[in-house]
Amino acid sequence: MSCCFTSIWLEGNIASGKTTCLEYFSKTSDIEVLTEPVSKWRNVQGCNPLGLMYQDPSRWGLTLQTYVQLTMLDRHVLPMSAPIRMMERSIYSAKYIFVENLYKSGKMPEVDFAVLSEWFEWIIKNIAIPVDLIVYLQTSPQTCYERLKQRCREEEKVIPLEYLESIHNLYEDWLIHHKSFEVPAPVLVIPADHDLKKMLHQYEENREKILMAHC
Ligand SMILES: Nc1ncnc2c1ncn2[C@@H]1O[C@H](COP(=O)(O)OP(=O)(O)O)[C@@H](O)[C@H]1O
Ligand SMILES: Nc1ccn([C@H]2C[C@H](O)[C@@H](COP(=O)(O)O)O2)c(=O)n1
Repeated sequence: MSCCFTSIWLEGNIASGKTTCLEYFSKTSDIEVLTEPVSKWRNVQGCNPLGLMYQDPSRWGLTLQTYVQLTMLDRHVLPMSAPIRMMERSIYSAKYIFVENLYKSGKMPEVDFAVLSEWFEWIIKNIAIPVDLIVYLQTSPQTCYERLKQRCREEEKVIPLEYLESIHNLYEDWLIHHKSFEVPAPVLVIPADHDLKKMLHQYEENREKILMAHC
């Protein structure tokens, strides 16, 4: 990243509290927050690829993940409007966690995985995607399951605990155990099973580390 700008990715399981965390930091001047474009994934020209993927992952996984890849790339290349950018997830976790999960669980055909992989490799080779720090909200799958039910997003009602366990294991292998894929920046782990009050306290405790990521 250039000397004037800092780029931070906020990573974590589904319903781990990423949006809530970003909402908190969005009140800080000098920070620009980019949430995941979930509304686009639920409505592209009147179609709902997120809902279709949960109904029939083998048929619609490629469709959703192609669109996720495009919309995340669009986020990554947006010119920065503040010295610090905090962005929800990344094109890397889209590939290393969600595409990987579909493929490994047998729900994405090999040819779909190959096409997405070639696209991903081309993108990271040819387009600069800067990152200075990855903040990982580390939760238990059970916590996410409870928060997911509480949030009650229509498309996600079919998600079983086992799905969140798979996503959790892929995140842990990537960001904690360094067992799967390249990690493109240092990782700050924030335990995130706590209630909101304690989480806000932890965000304060980590504020300096996050804001000074580039130094
Ligand atoms: N620390 C917390 N304790 C309890 N509930 C939380 C906490 N953080 C977030 N939530 C709630 O859990 C749900 C998922 O949080 P959200 O921030 O949308 O997660 P994500 O963006 O990671 O999917 C929301 O209903 C939110 O209000
Ligand atoms: N590459 C991706 C990214 C996200 N999703 C799904 C998972 C959730 O249902 C939804 C948004 O995630 P959240 O911000 O709530 O953690 O999108 C996916 O399938 N593939």
